[in-house]
Amino acid sequence: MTPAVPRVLSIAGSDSGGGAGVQADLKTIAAWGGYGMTAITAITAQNTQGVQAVHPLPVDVVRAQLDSVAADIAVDAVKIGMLGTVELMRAVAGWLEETRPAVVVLDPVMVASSGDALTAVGDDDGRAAWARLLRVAHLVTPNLPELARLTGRDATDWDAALDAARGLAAEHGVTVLLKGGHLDETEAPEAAAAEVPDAVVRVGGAVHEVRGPRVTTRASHGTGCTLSSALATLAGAGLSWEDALERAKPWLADAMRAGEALAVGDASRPTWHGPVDHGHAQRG
Ligand SMILES: Nc1ncnc2c1ncn2[C@@H]1O[C@H](COP(=O)(O)OP(=O)(O)OP(=O)(O)O)[C@@H](O)[C@H]1O
Ligand SMILES: Cc1ncc(COP(=O)(O)O)c(N)n1
Repeated sequence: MTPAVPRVLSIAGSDSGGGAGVQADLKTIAAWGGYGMTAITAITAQNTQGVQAVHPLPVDVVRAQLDSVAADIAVDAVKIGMLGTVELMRAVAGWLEETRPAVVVLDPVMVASSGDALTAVGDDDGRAAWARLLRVAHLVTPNLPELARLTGRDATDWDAALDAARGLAAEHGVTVLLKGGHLDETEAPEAAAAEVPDAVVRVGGAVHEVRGPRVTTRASHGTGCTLSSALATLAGAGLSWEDALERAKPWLADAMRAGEALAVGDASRPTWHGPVDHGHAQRG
C-alpha cells in the first residue's frame, strides 16, 4: 500500500551551511510532504564559499544509525548522498543488501560544486564499492562528470552522455537519471542553450527526457541533493521515476530562482554558491 506520508531516510553528509547534504534533504522531503530521517555519514564544515573541513564518521556509528531506524521505523524510500570513504560505501551497501528497501536513490556525490572532494573514487576498491551500491540502487542520479567517472566513457555532450547512461543502466541493472546541469561547462557556449535537459534512462534503453529553462544564478549549491531527495519522496509516495521528474524539475527551477532572495552567505564574493530555496512553494 502506498503511504500517505512517505518515510524517507537520507544517508548523507551534514552541510553546516544548510544548503546541501542532509539539511537540504530534510527540507526537501518536508516540502514534498514526506517524513524525513537521517543516517549521517560525515560532518562537513561548509558554507556558501566552500568546504573548510570534512570528518567522516566511524563505520559503527553510521551502522548504528541505520540499525536504529530499521529496528523501529518502516522506510518507504532511501536517498544516498555523500558517503565520504570506501569503508562507509561498503557499510551502506551491506546494510542495503540486508534490508532491501523498496526505493533506493543513489546520488553518486564525488565533488562539491565548490570543487572540494567529498568521496573517494579512483582506485579499484572505490570502483568495486560503487558497483556494489549501483547493484542495490533503483535509481542513480549522476551529473555529467560523475557519469564519466562511473563509466570511464566520454560524457561531454548530451548524446554521448545518453549513450554512457544506457551503458551504465545495462551494466548494473539500475535506472539512470541523467542530469544536464553541467552541459554549459562542456559544450560550446552557443550549444549550452536556454534549456537544461534531464533524462530517465531505463535498463532497456528507453529515454524519458524533461527539459526546463536554464536559470542564470549562482544559487545552485545543493541542487543535486535537492533533486534526488525530491525524487525519493515522490517515488516513496508511489510515482514512477518519469512522473517524479516531471514534477520535481520545474519545482527545482523555481527553488533556484528564489535562492538569491534568501540572502544566505556573502554573495559579493566570487566564491559564493548560495543555496536554493527549498521552502519557496510554502512561502508562495
Ligand atoms: N542553470 C540551471 N537552470 C535550471 N536547472 C538547473 C541548472 N543547473 C542545474 N539544474 C538542474 O539541477 C539538477 C542538478 O543538476 P546538475 O547537473 O547540476 O547536478 P549536480 O552537479 O549533481 O548538482 P550540484 O550543483 O548540487 O552539484 C538537475 O535537475 C538540473 O537540470
Ligand atoms: C554534505 C554534502 N553533501 C553533498 C554536497 C554536494 O552538493 P553540491 O554539489 O551542490 O555542493 C555537499 N556540498 N555537501
